[in-house]
Amino acid sequence: MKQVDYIIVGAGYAGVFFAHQLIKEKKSFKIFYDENISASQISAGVCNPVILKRFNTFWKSQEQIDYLDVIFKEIETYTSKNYLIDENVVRIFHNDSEKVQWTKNSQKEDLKSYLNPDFIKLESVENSFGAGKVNQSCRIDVSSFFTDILNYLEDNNYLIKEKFDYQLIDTANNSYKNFTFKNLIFCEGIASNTNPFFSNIPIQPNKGHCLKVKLNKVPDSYIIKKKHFLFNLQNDNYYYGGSYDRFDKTNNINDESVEELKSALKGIYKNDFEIQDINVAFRATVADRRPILGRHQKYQNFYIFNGLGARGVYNGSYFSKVLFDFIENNLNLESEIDVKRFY
Ligand SMILES: Cc1cc2nc3c(=O)[nH]c(=O)nc-3n(C[C@H](O)[C@H](O)[C@H](O)COP(=O)(O)OP(=O)(O)OC[C@H]3O[C@@H](n4cnc5c(N)ncnc54)[C@H](O)[C@@H]3O)c2cc1C
Repeated sequence: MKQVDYIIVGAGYAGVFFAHQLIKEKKSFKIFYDENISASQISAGVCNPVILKRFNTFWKSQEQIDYLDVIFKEIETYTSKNYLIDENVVRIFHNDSEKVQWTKNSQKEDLKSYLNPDFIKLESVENSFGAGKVNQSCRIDVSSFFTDILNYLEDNNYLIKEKFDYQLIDTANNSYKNFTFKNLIFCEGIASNTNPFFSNIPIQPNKGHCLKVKLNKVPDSYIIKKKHFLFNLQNDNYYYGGSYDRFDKTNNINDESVEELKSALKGIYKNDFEIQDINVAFRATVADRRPILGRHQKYQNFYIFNGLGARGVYNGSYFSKVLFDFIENNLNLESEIDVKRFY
């Protein structure tokens, strides 16, 4: 038997950001990854402090923005790469009343550092009412981030590429196969609905499609948003997505969602484009739109870290430290995020 401080199940944003906290604090651990392409890996990686429907912000947005710089600098110390891309979100207005709303909200105390009051005109896409820029927004290089971090975890003997089997946990001895552990952290996204220890926690799958498209005319170098995000990946390849669907629970590509994305893209981009790739995965969402962290009712060293919703990067990075401090430093979990709210 090999003794480790932690076992983590799942290697999306929740799992790898928590793994980072363990690397930083020199804890021993293993992270299980079943090699399925996760929502995290197909995500746009956009970090945007503004809810772009109503031009509002959300709980702890500034703390999350500030922590993003800290955590990515820490990760850079061992992957030697900066994954933060300094590109702002610009929201195309649908009509004049949205511009009025933006201006009004840009004067509010909690929004004035985000909503840039000077409108911009984009060159490459339809934006007859102009667009507003979200200050402090950015995105991460999702593909390099997961490639590098998974390689790092594998090279340093942390990563176990296999499906974690709940039936093999020996709860009496805190062991799993040939490991004994102090703490077990479940970060499985929507697969937590099949986890016998946390299956009663109401995680709702929300299916998202996104496209990789080749554009024949280069758009402005922003994260352009009307209904979905459009931004450059590499050369003439662009990301476009993602869709939201609460009802379709199948894993396959849904033609209707792809059509919805194509027609929305055609609505703003009047040149030809070619679809190179279609990806699909499920966001793990919660009705109260707050992540879920905390301790199992009975097994005091079993924890959940889930419900990151549409904000995997902000929630995953910021709350990985909150969870670590709760477990190791006895800091309180705020009731808004504590899994206890479902007990
Ligand atoms: C199309 C799309 C676009 C998005 N865009 C953005 C965006 O721009 N910005 C943003 O912040 N967020 C975005 N999101 C949301 C973000 O992707 C999610 O919040 C995030 O992926 C949740 O991370 P997670 O680690 O909780 O779950 P997941 O990403 O689902 O990861 C769970 C992992 O656990 C593994 N796993 C599950 N069960 C087991 C088991 N038994 N054994 C081993 N491994 C297991 C899975 O294979 C997976 O790797 C987007 C999502 C989608 C679908």
